[in-house]
Amino acid sequence: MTPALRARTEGLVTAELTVAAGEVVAVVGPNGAGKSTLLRALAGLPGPARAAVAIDGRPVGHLPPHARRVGYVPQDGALFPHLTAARNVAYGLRGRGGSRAEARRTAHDWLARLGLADLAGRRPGQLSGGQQQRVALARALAAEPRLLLLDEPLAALDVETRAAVRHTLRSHLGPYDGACLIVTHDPVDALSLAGRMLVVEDGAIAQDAPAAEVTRAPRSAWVARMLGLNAYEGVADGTGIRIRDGGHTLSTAEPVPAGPVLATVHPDHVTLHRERPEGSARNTWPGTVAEVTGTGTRLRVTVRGRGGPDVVAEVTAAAAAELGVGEGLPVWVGVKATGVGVTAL
Ligand SMILES: Nc1ncnc2c1ncn2[C@@H]1O[C@H](COP(=O)(O)OP(=O)(O)OP(=O)(O)O)[C@@H](O)[C@H]1O
Repeated sequence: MTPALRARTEGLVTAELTVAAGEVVAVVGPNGAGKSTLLRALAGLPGPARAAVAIDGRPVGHLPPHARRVGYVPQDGALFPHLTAARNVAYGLRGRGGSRAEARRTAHDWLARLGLADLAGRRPGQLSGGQQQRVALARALAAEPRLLLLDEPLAALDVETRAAVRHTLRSHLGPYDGACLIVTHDPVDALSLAGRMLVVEDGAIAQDAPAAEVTRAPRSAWVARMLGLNAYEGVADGTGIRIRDGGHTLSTAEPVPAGPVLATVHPDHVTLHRERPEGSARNTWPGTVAEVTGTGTRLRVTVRGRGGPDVVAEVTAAAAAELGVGEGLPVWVGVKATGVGVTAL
């Protein structure tokens, strides 16, 4: 089947990308990695990268952005402040032909679908951040794009609005049959909205795989940490892994073929102790508690390692209370060899 999107970019971001119709791809990566640049290049907007793009098999490089059937929602939504919500959405229909009355009807229809029927006459300044975001989404979707590009659509929202807009987005992306790319920094957004993750680092694709595979075997320390794991780049030497930063060694349960690797440790697999632990943990080292975060029944404890790497442990509130965990507390860290995940790089 013809993919909805086939693209090759050059310049600040070099990437080759094929996205199937109906596929939602989360674009993740550190600040400044080139995620927005990638989206802008795909949309045909000016920037430090250019893209050769085919949509539904048809090259669109010669077409201006509005004629490409691309819906692009930048980080700030970019609504026109002097136009009402309805006219903002109708504006997105420009270039599709049809009468103004039709455009108005379609705009109202989309605003209603996104729960904004009553607010159609308001200007962006009279709407909350979440409402503005939904108007921007309505404007993009109303034009029935074959490629939908969303740059951090939920980033500016507070936690509650975020959950509501995420839900709206999910319900509209489900039946959407074009290609969709969503830039996000949030693992919840990435995993709940997208089936595939594109990890961008330093202007190149570090990993492009189903989300489940990226969570199971992340290929970059950045994405592993985004997913909440401890991550260490290093070199396997047959018996263990020598970590690049600090030169410490982690023992693994199985011998790992020699070569560069990414070692990951789930915070659940890290135990904290007052004394050096006896028993089954093959990896033990001392450290000092640097930070305690989280609330409720589980806490995340960051330990600065001495003789071993820095590590985050997730412990129950009860265990934390028993240890007397607090910043500055000297502790021993334990990680079983079976708790060390390894991805060859
Ligand atoms: N027009 C431009 N000319 C030259 N460099 C640019 C231009 N626009 C952006 N950059 C630089 O390109 C790099 C990538 O920027 P980009 O906004 O694509 O990153 P990003 O991954 O989206 O980051 P963030 O997560 O912070 O939004 C940055 O270092 C940025 O300063």
